[in-house]
Amino acid sequence: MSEMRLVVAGAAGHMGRVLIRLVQEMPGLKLTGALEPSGHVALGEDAGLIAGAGRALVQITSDAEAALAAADGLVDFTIPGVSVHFAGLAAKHRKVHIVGTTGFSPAEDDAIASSGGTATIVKSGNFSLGVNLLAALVKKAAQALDEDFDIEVVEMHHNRKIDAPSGTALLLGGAAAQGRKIALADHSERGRDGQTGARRRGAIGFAALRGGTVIGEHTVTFAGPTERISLTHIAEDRALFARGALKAALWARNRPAGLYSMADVLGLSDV
Ligand SMILES: NC(=O)C1=CN([C@@H]2O[C@H](COP(=O)(O)OP(=O)(O)OC[C@H]3O[C@@H](n4cnc5c(N)ncnc54)[C@H](OP(=O)(O)O)[C@@H]3O)[C@@H](O)[C@H]2O)C=CC1
Ligand SMILES: O=C(O)C1=N[C@H](C(=O)O)C[C@H](O)C1
Repeated sequence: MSEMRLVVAGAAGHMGRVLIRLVQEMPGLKLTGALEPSGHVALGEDAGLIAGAGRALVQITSDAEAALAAADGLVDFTIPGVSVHFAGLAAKHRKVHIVGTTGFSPAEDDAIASSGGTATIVKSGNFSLGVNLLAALVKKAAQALDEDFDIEVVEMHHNRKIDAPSGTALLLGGAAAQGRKIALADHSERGRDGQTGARRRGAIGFAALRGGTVIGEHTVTFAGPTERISLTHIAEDRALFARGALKAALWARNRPAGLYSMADVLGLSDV
């Protein structure tokens, strides 16, 4: 089969640079486009050189539609409004769209889901194997432990992160809610401060720490009467997420249009 032609959005960003390096290294993939918004300082630069890898002979452009039309798919770790726009373009051109961006509003989530009518979208708050396996374990634990066990999700990230709770924390909270057969939206407790009152029985709590250069740490704790179980994932390198996202792109190629998760890619959705 021919190489899959990929565009990387947010090419000069933290994830974008790692993705560009790995697209060049991974067999079966070819970098054909690299995007940053109009006015960005990196426009016109060689994407490979910006990534600190070899010259890619792909100039960073702001023309997303032209880049996507000439490719098989787009890998997108940017910001929510931009990802919604790109999902619309992927739908128009019937392409693969890998969405790593986090921090979507419910309306933005819905907009991306509807683009899955004609685009093949894989969207996940975390593209690592470890976190998706952890989510399956959290679901099982939540099934086994009743509401005597309070569920709390604690995450820590670098000081540049602009959304909270993290996409991963929400994914893990969602897995706990699934295990309990409840809707996360009706049971989540976020941003506690001041006279909060006692914890609601059956709530799923979230706490976010920010500081330094932490790549991503998540712990789900089941706190019961006189005992606690904690399940933790620590990401040590952004390449973990980038490799997962590129694996998802190859998986999505030639799949029917739809909205898929990383658990689908890893065969973990029924666990
Ligand atoms: N799902 C997962 O596994 C992971 C998800 N993430 C998520 O990915 C996102 C990005 O993270 P990170 O790389 O650290 O952030 P960065 O801010 O380093 O990178 C984002 C990049 O997107 C660019 N961008 C903004 N608008 C556009 C546009 N219209 N077209 C093209 N590019 C655009 C930004 O440009 P500018 O310089 O102008 O801001 C920036 O270069 C976050 O939401 C984060 O939570 C991160 C890691 C793993
Ligand atoms: O912003 C980040 O850096 C990360 N974002 C994702 C999230 O919101 O969970 C994934 C990872 O933890 C890194």
